[in-house]
Amino acid sequence: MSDRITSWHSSPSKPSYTPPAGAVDAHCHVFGPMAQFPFSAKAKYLPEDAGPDKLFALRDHLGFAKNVIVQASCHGTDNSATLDAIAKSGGKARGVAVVDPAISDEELQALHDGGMRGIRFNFLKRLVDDAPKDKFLEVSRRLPAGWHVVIYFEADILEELLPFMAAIPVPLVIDHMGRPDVSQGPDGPDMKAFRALLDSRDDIYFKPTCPDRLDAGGDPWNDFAAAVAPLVADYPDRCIWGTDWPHPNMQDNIPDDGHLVDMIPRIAPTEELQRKLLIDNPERLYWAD
Ligand SMILES: O=C(O)c1cc(C(=O)O)oc(=O)c1
Repeated sequence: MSDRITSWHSSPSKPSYTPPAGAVDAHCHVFGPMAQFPFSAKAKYLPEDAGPDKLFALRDHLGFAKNVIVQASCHGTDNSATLDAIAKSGGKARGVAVVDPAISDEELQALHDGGMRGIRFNFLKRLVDDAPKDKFLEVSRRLPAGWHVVIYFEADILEELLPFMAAIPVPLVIDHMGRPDVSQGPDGPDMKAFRALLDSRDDIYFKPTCPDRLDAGGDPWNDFAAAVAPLVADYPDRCIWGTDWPHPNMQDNIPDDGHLVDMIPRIAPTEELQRKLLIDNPERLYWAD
């Protein structure tokens, strides 16, 4: 792999919207720093360093109190960079790990002690070489108490994944709503299929995130707002929100993080919805203990 890429805004604007005190950015990542935490040999992109100092400065700039750091695919199953960032946060970050499914129970417990509260299964072919459902199911059956599974998939494989998701014995969190085509609107086939998934179990959460990835119309992402606001309104206890900083793979269409924060009141217009989305729901998943 050749040049390292920068996928984040160098000076994001200050959002107009002020998150409530205690708000959690519940989907973000760290990259490296590479000299200390090399990227995986299987990484599909090679980013510039985006370490904890930058992440915590952004957190403060945007008006958030805490982070949930999701292990990025470029670090493979070595969670050292994410654990380092959690350790440096002074209790203000928790994480989601990516593991080799053969991981031992002792190693899972060590991840718990380091602040992890879930594992991520990534089904995007452009990000990972394989996604062995049988092995994923096996490890999902022996997670530490209180953990959940985060799944990242695209809308076209939702149906195929239904039996797999139904068999997972812990709560599920779906990254970026399983990437629906938001141009179909709130009642389009992708949103209908996603609602059917949410209706199949009452412990499936979702992230109404990444307008920059999902709305080809671009900032201010009006299709995203129209398609997603009804979902948040109808499932207010099941959504958590995040910036997705440093926006892996978005180097050609880098979003302004301040504008991303300004999407929050458009998809969660009341104070009550905002409190659930930004505080109550992520606290339940990540800071229950
Ligand atoms: O769509 C993506 O490219 C993407 C990649 C990663 C990752 O590399 O972990 O995480 C995300 O949340 C989204």
